Amino acid sequence: MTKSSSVDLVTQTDQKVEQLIIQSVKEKFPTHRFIGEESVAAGESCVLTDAPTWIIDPIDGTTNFVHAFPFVAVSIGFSVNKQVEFGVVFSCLEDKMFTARRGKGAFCNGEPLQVSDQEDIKQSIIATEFGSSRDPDAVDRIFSSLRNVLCIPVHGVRGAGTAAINMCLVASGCVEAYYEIGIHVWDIAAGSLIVSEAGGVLMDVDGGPLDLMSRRIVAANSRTIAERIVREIDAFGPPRDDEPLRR
Ligand SMILES: O=P(O)(O)OC(CO)CO
Ligand SMILES: [Mg+2]
Ligand SMILES: [Mg+2]
Repeated sequence: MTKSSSVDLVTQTDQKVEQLIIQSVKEKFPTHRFIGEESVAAGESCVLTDAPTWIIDPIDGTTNFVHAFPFVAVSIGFSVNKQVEFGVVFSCLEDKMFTARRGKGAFCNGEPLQVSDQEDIKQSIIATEFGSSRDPDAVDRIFSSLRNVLCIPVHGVRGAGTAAINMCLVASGCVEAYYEIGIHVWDIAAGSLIVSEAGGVLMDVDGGPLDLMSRRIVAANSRTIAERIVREIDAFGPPRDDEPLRR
């Protein structure tokens, strides 16, 4: 089925996985709150409060899933006081479980993760996505940013088709940075902690602090690389996740 547009897909599997996660967590933590992608699509509110909150993307990479393009993930972040305390990204087909706890490091299948130490953007690979907006102005800005980044020049630009896996690639040191405008809090909550606990940095595409609800992110191995990317981004601001008139 489709949601906000003909390219914004959802399957029964997305809905079933989200129900499974929420039901099982609720049994143990009945007072906790949830922000789940498919619950929000069904009309639940999407406001991040100070309360303990599970932020869930049941399938990150649904378009990949529908087309059997082999990168999909389950992403679960847990926040208290609007700060992510732990995050888990399971890259299902790679069978890789990425985990991070604030102050305790980031891991893949139990092995510690460390971002790349490359500080030269010209020796870097950058991850990004085209997103699901087909608004011509947004697409023009996405292409403008992509052109700017490519022509720095960088070694390459890649995208796995899932924000969560792109962020785990930053944490693993495979790419130096990932940036995107148009993602949602459930795409990045877990990944943001995995990147920072692997030694990376997070910021808004304008160089300010990351705002999980703003639908914009730069995640990089270092401040140097992140700020270099920021200079090339043709920024725009989609409606925030906590914007009441979002849908
Ligand atoms: O497949 P999903 O969960 O819609 O997420 C997309 C971005 O919104 C890929 O990261
Ligand atoms: Mg997603
Ligand atoms: Mg999803």
